[in-house]
Amino acid sequence: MAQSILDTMPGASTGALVVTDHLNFWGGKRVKPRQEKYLEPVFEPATGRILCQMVPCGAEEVDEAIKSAHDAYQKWRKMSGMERARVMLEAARIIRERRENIAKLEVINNGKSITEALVDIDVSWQTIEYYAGMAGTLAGQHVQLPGGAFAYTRREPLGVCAGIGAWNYPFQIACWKSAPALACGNAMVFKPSPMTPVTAVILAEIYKEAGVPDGLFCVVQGGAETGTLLCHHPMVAKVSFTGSVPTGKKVMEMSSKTVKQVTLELGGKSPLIIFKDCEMENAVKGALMANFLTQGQVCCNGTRVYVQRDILPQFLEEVVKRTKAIRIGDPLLEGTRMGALISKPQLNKVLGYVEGAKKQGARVLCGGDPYVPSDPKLKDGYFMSPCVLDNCRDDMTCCEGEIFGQLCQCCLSTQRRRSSRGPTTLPLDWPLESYQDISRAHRVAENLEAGTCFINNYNVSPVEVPFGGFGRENGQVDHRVLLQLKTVVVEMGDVESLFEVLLPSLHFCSHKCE
Ligand SMILES: NC(=O)c1ccc[n+]([C@@H]2O[C@H](COP(=O)([O-])OP(=O)(O)OC[C@H]3O[C@@H](n4cnc5c(N)ncnc54)[C@H](O)[C@@H]3O)[C@@H](O)[C@H]2O)c1
Ligand SMILES: C[N+](C)(C)CCCC=O
Repeated sequence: MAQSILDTMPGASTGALVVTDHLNFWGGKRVKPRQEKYLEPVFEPATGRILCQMVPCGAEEVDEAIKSAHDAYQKWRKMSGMERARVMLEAARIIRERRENIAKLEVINNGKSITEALVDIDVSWQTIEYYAGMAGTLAGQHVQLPGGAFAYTRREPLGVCAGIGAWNYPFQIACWKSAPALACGNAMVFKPSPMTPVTAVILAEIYKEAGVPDGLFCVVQGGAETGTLLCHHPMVAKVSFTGSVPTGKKVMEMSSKTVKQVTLELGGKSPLIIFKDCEMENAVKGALMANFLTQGQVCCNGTRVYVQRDILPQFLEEVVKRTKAIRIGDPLLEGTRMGALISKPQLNKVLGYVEGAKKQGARVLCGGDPYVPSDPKLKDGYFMSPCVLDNCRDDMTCCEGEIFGQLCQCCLSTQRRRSSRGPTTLPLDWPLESYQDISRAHRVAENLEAGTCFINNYNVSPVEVPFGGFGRENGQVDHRVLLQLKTVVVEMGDVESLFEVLLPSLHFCSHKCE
């Protein structure tokens, strides 16, 4: 079935695709929704057209998916790490082979440019490849005890993990969550955002084609209610969540009822600091990378840009020139560098922040308006011209919360918050543009309370390094929270019981001193 969508992709153009395939997946196949009462339209952001209908899964369907995942888990957990690795490497290979078609589908559902979507898909297969490499290395410990006794630890999977994703990196988030989970021997039931339901099921089909047991990676569609069902289900051992801080808090609370492990990847409001000894060309490029990827809808974007006074005019001139030159339009065209925001409400929200900032004294240096591309099929798309604001201060609403839009707020560095500490639930990612004084950059990085610091770059997150501000994904840390230790203590002699009649040679100390 999924092949049928992907097969239509080579010639895909914006405004032409309608997805009618079922979007749930468990038991090794796409599953028709039980009822079609609560359909939710899913839009193509570039045209505002309905792309498909999302039908949320109810309690019975979630239960069925989880049981199917649990059956698959019983087989998968018995396989050696190397056996699992082989299957995962095959999945990575298939994604690599189909990267262009998957990227096109992602663009049509999400609105980001094809240039960016291709990077996302490449990061996705690299993630699976990386964790495949790790699968064979997971090992326990052997501990020698007195009298020939010994203990060993086994690193065992947790069981069925639930993945709950956001809409800004739909396929990549599904891979970031599933790859380490599967490498460790777990199964996963994944719920994508109701706004981007289309590509997670492609991943499910690819895993199946690569050879995972039927049910190992399941997809259930839905919004808050379906997510709640996953968080409450007694057979789910762990919830890995990506989304907003308010939802993350609810996920943590619900999961605590059945004592599930939780990983939270949340939103934030990160700053970008530009020192006067920076290399201006790189500082400007870094600021664009920090603000405008995925139309600014990135959790770690450096939207509050603090620039030292001496270089502020030059920086603003350059950043405005480059921002004005960003090509906005049909996200499937190769030359496009900025597509459409995810939804009409999101567009209105971002435009509202621009208006609010103006009222509070910010100066719009460019952009911040709805944008209507010349192509008539894009006239109802959710486009906005990327915006640079000057004169921003920390007490302005636009500098406070996460906006999730292409809105770069420039402040004089003297406006920098006295304390760099933010709420600990937020990923605070501080890039430091300090080309010449690299020792200062490290000194500042050391003293910031942040999950990730970028020095002389922004928004680069290779799979080999941990990413996040509260929970962490990727690198050599993620898999540890997807495994549990079992300690096995082995006696090689007779049992010394406390309840026997005292014998002269009985010792209960840890050393058997003969
Ligand atoms: N840290 C990261 O790696 C990262 C990556 C991408 C996005 N984000 C964050 O995600 C947010 C944007 O995504 P969003 O608007 O989809 O976030 P959201 O919190 O609205 O939704 C995230 C997911 O949670 C589900 N959900 C909603 N209510 C739920 C509930 N009560 N119980 C269980 N699940 C529920 C949604 O259906 C969706 O799948 C931003 O704040 C962004 O910063 C973080
Ligand atoms: C790949 N990026 C650009 C670091 C984004 C990760 C996901 C955050 O929204």
